[in-house]
Amino acid sequence: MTTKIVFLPGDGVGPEVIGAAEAVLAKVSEQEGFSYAAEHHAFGGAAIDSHGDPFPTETRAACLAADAVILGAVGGPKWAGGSVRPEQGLLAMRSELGTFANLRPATIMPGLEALSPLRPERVTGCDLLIVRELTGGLYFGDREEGSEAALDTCRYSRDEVERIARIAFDAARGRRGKLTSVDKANVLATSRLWRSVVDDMATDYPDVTLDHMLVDAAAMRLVSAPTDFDVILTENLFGDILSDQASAVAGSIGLAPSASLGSGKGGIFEPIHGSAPDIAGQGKANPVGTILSLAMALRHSLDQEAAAVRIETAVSKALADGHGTFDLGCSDSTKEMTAAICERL
Ligand SMILES: NC(=O)C1=CN([C@@H]2O[C@H](COP(=O)(O)OP(=O)(O)OC[C@H]3O[C@@H](n4cnc5c(N)ncnc54)[C@H](O)[C@@H]3O)[C@@H](O)[C@H]2O)C=CC1
Ligand SMILES: CC(C)CC(=O)C(=O)O
Ligand SMILES: [Mg+2]
Repeated sequence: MTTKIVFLPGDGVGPEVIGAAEAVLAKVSEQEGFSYAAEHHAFGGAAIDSHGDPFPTETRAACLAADAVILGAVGGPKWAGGSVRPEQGLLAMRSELGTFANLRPATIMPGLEALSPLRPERVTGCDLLIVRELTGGLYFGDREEGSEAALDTCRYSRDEVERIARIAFDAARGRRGKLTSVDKANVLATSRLWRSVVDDMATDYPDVTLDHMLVDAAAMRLVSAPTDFDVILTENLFGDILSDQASAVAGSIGLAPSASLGSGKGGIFEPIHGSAPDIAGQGKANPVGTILSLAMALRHSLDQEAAAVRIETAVSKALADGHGTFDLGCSDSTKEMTAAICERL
């Protein structure tokens, strides 16, 4: 059966970085000798404009049938005040595809230590993985909207915590064997449930060293001692915030990829950044986060480990050779950076 890849360019810099990933996929598939069928569908603000819906029925059907979904980004000022927002489409997609596990690595690539806002010796060796719960918590709780008062609710069940914690324990087992579960158990009931479920599961993983950290202290530790972390397990909102922070520690948000996985084989693969309206249309967005997200798709959903490694190696080489976009203090355009990576595949 032909591998089916759905591209959702979305808004802002989304189409620019998706174009980069497509160029890399075209070349790497030729080199590794596999074929695929690519589809493009409307999503986010662009889909509100074309269909009046950020996650149209035909996009939903294509995503449900896909082996992997590669997403650019959604959102922007044009839709921010509207009654339907692009970000609602993203949340609906994550929920309907059941992608509860969001993997967000933050690794300092060789030669990029000096780009971190931290001192190079502090960031050298930083190699951490944030395992973020993606379909529960505050982003999915009941909401009441009002001009005088508003309400967002946070709910987690034991099952939801167990399934994401299992992913994190397994990931730690395959890495350096250290798991830090991040919560706010000194205040939140959901965090106290989270902590007790994770503690219960620790007995199944005697080879993993587990510690718990409050999210405010974790934010501090992430900048004062990022190399202390191996795998960070946390809930939806905390993971969203900490992963942007970790990406800056590792050089730039433009470099950071993610994989959103569920119980099946497919997944959603997207850079962690948003639509970057401040630089959209200028051809200067960093494509690396999206290209590395493609590598994660090839590894996790498409059974193409060799192609994933080929891409990761080419990205490393391009950066080590001094290529980079403006956010890395370099002058390559999105297209030039993509070409530099393609040449090194
Ligand atoms: N997964 C998604 O689709 C996400 C969508 N958003 C949406 O994106 C819109 C803009 O949000 P912001 O808070 O501005 O976050 P953002 O991540 O789009 O941008 C934050 C900063 O990072 C820079 N940046 C982002 N991507 C970059 C890249 N590839 N290369 C170089 N620099 C890059 C931007 O120029 C900006 O200065 C909002 O509507 C937000 O809701 C935000 C995060 C994730
Ligand atoms: C746009 C939000 C719904 C999500 C977000 O910021 C993220 O997943 O990084
Ligand atoms: Mg985010």
